Amino acid sequence: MVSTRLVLARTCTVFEGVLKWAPSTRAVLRPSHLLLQASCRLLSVGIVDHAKHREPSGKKVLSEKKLKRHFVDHRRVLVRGGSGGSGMSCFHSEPRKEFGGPDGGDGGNGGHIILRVDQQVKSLSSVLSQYQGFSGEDGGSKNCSGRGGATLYIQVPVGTLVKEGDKIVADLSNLGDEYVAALGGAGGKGNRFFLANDNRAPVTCTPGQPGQERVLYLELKTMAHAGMVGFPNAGKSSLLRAISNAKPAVASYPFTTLNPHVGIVHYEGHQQVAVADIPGIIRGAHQNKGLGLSFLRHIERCRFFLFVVDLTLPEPWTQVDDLKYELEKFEEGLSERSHVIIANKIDLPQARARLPQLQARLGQEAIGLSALTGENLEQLLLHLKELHDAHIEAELEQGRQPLRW
Ligand SMILES: Nc1nc2c(ncn2[C@@H]2O[C@H](COP(=O)(O)OP(=O)(O)OP(=O)(O)O)[C@@H](O)[C@H]2O)c(=O)[nH]1
Ligand SMILES: [Mg+2]
Repeated sequence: MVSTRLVLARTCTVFEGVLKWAPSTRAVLRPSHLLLQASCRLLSVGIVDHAKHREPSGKKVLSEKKLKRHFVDHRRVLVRGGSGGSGMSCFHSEPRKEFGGPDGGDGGNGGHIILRVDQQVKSLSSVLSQYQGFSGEDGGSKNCSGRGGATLYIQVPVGTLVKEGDKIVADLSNLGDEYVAALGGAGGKGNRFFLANDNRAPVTCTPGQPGQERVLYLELKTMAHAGMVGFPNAGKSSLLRAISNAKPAVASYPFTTLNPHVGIVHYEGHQQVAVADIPGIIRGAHQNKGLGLSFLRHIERCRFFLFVVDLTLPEPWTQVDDLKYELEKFEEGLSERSHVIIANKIDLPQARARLPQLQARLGQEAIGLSALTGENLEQLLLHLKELHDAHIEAELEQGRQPLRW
């Protein structure tokens, strides 16, 4: 594990639906002590650069109600498939062949509405509240059938869950996944269709069927290997900036982060670990306080967690207990998932002094680091790799395909 060569390279950032690619910054960690030290210096320099940021000035603290409005991770969508075109009723007629028989064509079928996963789409903000499918054309004379309505595709991000009422009807968790949200109506029949031995001149034709109508609830669950869980202001976004090229906003007011951001940490052998910066949790989040359930939904799909603790606050171990409590209340067993505890802000003297106390209270190791100065980030990156490798092994053992970025 120590021989891990660590490369921080390009990063995919999810920020308000925009996918950004940044140029690479490289840092190398080698097995020998000397090399490790040299590399760490290199890494730290890169990290400090990343950690530097300007706090957005003059930004107002948003009310809880407004916060939830900004957070687009679920949508109610009314979908109506296209209606079928009507059948035609008419008779063939030409000089010297006055009663040529019925020749009314069938109407075209209405177009379906399909939800399709698109890698470029990163939030549900582009999904509208209503969709109407394309209608089929009416049938024509001379046995001409109407043209069918085109299929309407709604692009959704990876990790979209589709619900109808309380029932989950589709889980679009892979690229290229599709789900037929609404079927188009069948086209009507023209009078030619009703031609029979006992009825040589039918005038009957049928109208097209209306398309299927459904109300669907789309929910986006961020998919990443590691999810950063912590109270507001713990330094989650600063940490993501430091270990990847993602650029989530950092500021000293709570709930700076309103949308999940995913940063990629690149390791040797093209291994990539996706780390999600998730909006801050507060006590009572499982009862929908703060960003509440909308944020907890994102945590659910992360394979392991990084609990980020703010060491400047007194009794920091209570943060870990509270975070685990909220996760457990949201979904049983969630707090038991593999995790590491990160004690942030050790660049501040009073925070550094609390680290041994925290470790003693927790009875497990906590990685003391500073997202701001880049101190001890290497230890976190090595732990991250260990968790990722363990996850891949466990998935392969169970015959499942591990999550790839
Ligand atoms: N001294 C010090 N300050 C830090 C460190 N990490 C973050 N901060 C500061 O803590 C404040 C909050 O940082 P963020 O990264 O925005 O915290 P967050 O956890 O993402 O907050 P939310 O998005 O609101 O949940 C900012 O003013 C940062 O500059 C650190 O290691 N040392
Ligand atoms: Mg943040």
